[in-house]
Amino acid sequence: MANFSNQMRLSSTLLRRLHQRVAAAVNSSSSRNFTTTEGHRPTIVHKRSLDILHDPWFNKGTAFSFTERDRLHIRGLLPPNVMSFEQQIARFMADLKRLEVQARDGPSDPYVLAKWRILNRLHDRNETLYYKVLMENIEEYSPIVYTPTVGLVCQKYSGLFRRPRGMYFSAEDRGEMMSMVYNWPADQVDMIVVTDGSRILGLGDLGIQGIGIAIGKLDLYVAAAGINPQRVLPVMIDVGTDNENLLKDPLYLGLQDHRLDGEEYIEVIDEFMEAVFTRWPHVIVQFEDFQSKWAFKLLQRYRNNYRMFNDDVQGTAGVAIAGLLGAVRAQGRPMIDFPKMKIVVAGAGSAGIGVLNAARKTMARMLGNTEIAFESARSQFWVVDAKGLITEARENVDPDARPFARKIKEIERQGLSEGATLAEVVREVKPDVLLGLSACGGLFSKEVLEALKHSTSTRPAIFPMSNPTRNAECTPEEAFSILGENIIFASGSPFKDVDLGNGHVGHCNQANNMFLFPGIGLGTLLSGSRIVSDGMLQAAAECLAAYITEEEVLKGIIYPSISRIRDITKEVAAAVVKEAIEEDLAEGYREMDSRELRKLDEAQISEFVENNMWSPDYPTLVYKKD
Ligand SMILES: NC(=O)c1ccc[n+]([C@@H]2O[C@H](COP(=O)([O-])OP(=O)(O)OC[C@H]3O[C@@H](n4cnc5c(N)ncnc54)[C@H](O)[C@@H]3O)[C@@H](O)[C@H]2O)c1
Ligand SMILES: O=C(O)C[C@H](O)C(=O)O
Ligand SMILES: [Mg+2]
Repeated sequence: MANFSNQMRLSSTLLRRLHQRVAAAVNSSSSRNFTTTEGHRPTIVHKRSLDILHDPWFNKGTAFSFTERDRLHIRGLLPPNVMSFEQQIARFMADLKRLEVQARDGPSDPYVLAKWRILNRLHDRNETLYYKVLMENIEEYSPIVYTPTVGLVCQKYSGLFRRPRGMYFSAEDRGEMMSMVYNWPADQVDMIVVTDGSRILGLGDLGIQGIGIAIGKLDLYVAAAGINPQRVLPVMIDVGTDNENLLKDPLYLGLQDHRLDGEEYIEVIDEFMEAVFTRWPHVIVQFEDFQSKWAFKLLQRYRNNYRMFNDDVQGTAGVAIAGLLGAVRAQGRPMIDFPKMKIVVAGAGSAGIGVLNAARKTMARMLGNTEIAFESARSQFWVVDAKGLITEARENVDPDARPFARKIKEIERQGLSEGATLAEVVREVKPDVLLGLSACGGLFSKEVLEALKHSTSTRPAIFPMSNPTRNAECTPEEAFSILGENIIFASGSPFKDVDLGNGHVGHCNQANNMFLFPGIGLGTLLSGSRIVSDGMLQAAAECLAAYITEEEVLKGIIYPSISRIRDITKEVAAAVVKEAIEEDLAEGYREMDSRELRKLDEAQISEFVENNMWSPDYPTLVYKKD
């Protein structure tokens, strides 16, 4: 009986669908052949929101008009630029042709883009299988779905875009965001990664195409931190672009206006924050790849009121601190010697300044955490930006960089002056560490690396941390060939170890914030802390630093291999939860309320974290009528 009624229901659904499709076909053929009003009769559909976008029969992709987007509850689920049918065809054809051109980035593999497409299609069809494949082959595929290939994907995103993923809030949506946010189908969202596309890796302003970076980061949240993929949300805030090529490109998917600035810009971001925290009060928002100009301001604006952090400023700082402490240990020195390190930093943007502030604070803490300690730690850093060495003689020095501007008398004694080149600074300072966050590929030239030969360190550390691969300040081959094997090398994008030709191998570490942000997010979620405190970030960095054994460090290994990312993320998350409890910030997660959390010992916190990490296994499915 039940079977029969099911069949009846099925056949009536089928009949209805058939009817709709015939009607749609009649409508479209009539609109092609006749100009009667008959041709404009609408097609009745029985679905809205993502269902309509996922139905290949009714989906128009980027061609949905704004009124249709409102009517069908899909506003915000598509990039804001409405494309004509002709433009859609041109975009598809341009992309197809592009496959014939070799990829210029990625781990020297001409097929990286093709691999990304295949993985992306799997992501669209079957998430469980996708994450299983990604996790089991994380070393091979993280460079495809994440840095460096994700950079190439962002550069070509208007052509690569097929199915929507994530949400788009644009300047055109002002006043609408609070309702739009309900167009997202999931009632629970744990993690949002948001970008405005203004500084994607070292590739500059990529406008709306930057959503690729938010998607890539969330892939790591699922694979490394075990955040349920149904509870992640990549977001692009499209306030325009200042990229002249994109402004002219007829196939670009974002708003073709210059970026909003000042109060207008802040109002858009404020509206977005209010909307997402109204619908999902417990969500954590990770800010990603905002240009420095806004990265710090937005962080200060929101960090005490919302569960948010900036990955480029705070995640990168923690990863760099862990690596710097590793570099001290690798010289056979105790960690407490860190405040004696001379550090030259090339790049004073959001990442560089984030690292400088955190390194200075860490040194000051080691020296007794006094005002004097904080002041004296300042003199361990020399900062070089696009205009050379930053000194107090510089006019209009960026306020965030000002604390690191060298005193003129001091540097004159060192034989340097305002605007000295990186090579001059390295030659005179003879630093223990040369760290690059300049987005300037090849900046650590032969001349600079030759100058580093005179470092007073027994094992100088070179950190070309800029992404993607072609923006790295130097390659490991260049570093090891000029400086020999007694160095520490750590780059932002992955490189292969170098065969030194004497039976030895030059180890390439990957100094990337991927070792921290998933654990910071997971730890914040599970602790239920209302904010991401400095202490929680510090605990994450210290946990990463302590993860590497003495034996590994002496071999030049200062970061774990990506194959251990799930394990390190679990540890980092546990350290973050522990710190949140100690700071009395932990409000608990689900049945584990704050009182229960406080009863847990270290091992139990680890177990609690592990038990709450999602794994890609197929669940049993049972049908239930609405
Ligand atoms: N490895 C990581 O985990 C990680 C994390 C964050 C950012 N990054 C990378 O760091 C880079 C910079 O990011 P950002 O947000 O700070 O960018 P940004 O644009 O805000 O800053 C770049 C800085 O580099 C300076 N610069 C440019 N050319 C230079 C030159 N020739 N010599 C010295 N300095 C120069 C600029 O003056 C500026 O201060 C990007 O490539 C990004 O991908 C890496
Ligand atoms: O995305 C990365 O690989 C690291 C970092 O967030 C960056 O902006 O370069
Ligand atoms: Mg980033």
